[in-house]
Amino acid sequence: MSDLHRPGLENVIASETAISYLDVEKEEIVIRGYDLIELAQKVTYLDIVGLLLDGVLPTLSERRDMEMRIQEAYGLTENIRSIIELLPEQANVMDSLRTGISALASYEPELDDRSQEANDRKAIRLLAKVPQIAAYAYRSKMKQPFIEPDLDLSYSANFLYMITGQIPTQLEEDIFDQSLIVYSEHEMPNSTFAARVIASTQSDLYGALTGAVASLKGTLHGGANEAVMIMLLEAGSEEKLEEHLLSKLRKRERIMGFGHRVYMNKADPRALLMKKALAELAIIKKRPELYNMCVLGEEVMFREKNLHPNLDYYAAPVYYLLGIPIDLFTPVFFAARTVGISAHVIEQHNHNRLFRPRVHYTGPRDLHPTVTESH
Ligand SMILES: CC(=O)SCCNC(=O)CCNC(=O)[C@H](O)C(C)(C)COP(=O)(O)OP(=O)(O)OC[C@H]1O[C@@H](n2cnc3c(N)ncnc32)[C@H](O)[C@@H]1OP(=O)(O)O
Ligand SMILES: O=C([O-])CC(=O)C(=O)O
Repeated sequence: MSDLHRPGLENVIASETAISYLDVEKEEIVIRGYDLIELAQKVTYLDIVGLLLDGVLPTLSERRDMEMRIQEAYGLTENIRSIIELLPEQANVMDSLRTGISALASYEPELDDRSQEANDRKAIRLLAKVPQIAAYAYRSKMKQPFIEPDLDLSYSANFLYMITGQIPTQLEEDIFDQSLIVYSEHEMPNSTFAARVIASTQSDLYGALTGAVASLKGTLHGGANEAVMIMLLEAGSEEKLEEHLLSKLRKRERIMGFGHRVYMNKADPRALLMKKALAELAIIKKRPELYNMCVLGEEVMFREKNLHPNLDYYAAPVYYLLGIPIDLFTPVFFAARTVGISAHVIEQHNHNRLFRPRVHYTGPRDLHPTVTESH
């Protein structure tokens, strides 16, 4: 048994999947046969939704139909709003999102129908509700009025609008849409694995997503994008960044936004795409120093640790320049990933095998209870 023990399940093949694959050698993130980076440059987030859920890229009319179904599902009932409002002001938005998705389950008419069709319908409903819950939770925490969806805007533009209250420019919309695409699916990260483990007991999509939010919140995973921005702001300037990083490394602290379990010492292709987006945005927003600072951080980390940036490193300053509050960086990541995780839960339900691994036991044996006065 112990020969099979791989801490952190590193390189263990946990599932068969037709959804996605990280081909590290070819530096390609395969999404149902396509390269994610090429998709991000050529199609929209809603095309990716169709691709992930249906297995093929939608036609224009199929995409319009999907958009309409999402729009029909917009709306948070008073019950859901009150549940979120009851949470204390200091609640992390990811915790509110977790609570919101969990509460939604009780109002879902098809909760325990695990057929492909019902699961698809639920995923579409969640694609409407998750961004709304995230925006609502943040605005409610900040005592700001909620912004109702604007159905004249595209899915991504509307998501950004519900967060910032500003109708984005075309460039802002395109960059945000691209970020949602690169966050949409990534094979078997911890959150997707957590969701598949939950789904493998025949539990429901909402439960699986609730577990996945908790997983994605952690700073070794999705929570890193918020931590990156906090670190950049703490460092304050390009001049101070190098010493800031070196002092953290001297204390053996991890630098958020660097390293990756699968890419190891190779670049994360998604980070490179977001780096380009940051370069463009930094000029438009007249913040070239933020781009320069990030590039310097990348150079220092490569020189000191041979580590490359992951997606979170460059997505963080991109979100910052798009006017997204830091507390919403990880919820936005989760909202984008909702479709990828849903596709995995659907696949798990369709080809299920209960996850139930074993352990390498290191505790004592052959003890026998005796009753004593004290230990
Ligand atoms: C979109 C995403 O979710 S991507 C992930 C986002 N998370 C982060 O950016 C958090 C920072 N990064 C990390 O903590 C790690 O790189 C992880 C968790 C992503 C991957 O970690 P693992 O595969 O477990 O790598 P592991 O912990 O074995 O690291 C190998 C070595 O690199 C070091 N290392 C890895 N990442 C970092 C980092 N970000 N900063 C400093 N050192 C690091 C480790 O300390 C270790 O060094 P050692 O051998 O001297 O002890
Ligand atoms: O793949 C991983 O382990 C983490 C990651 O980059 C993601 O979820 O996008």
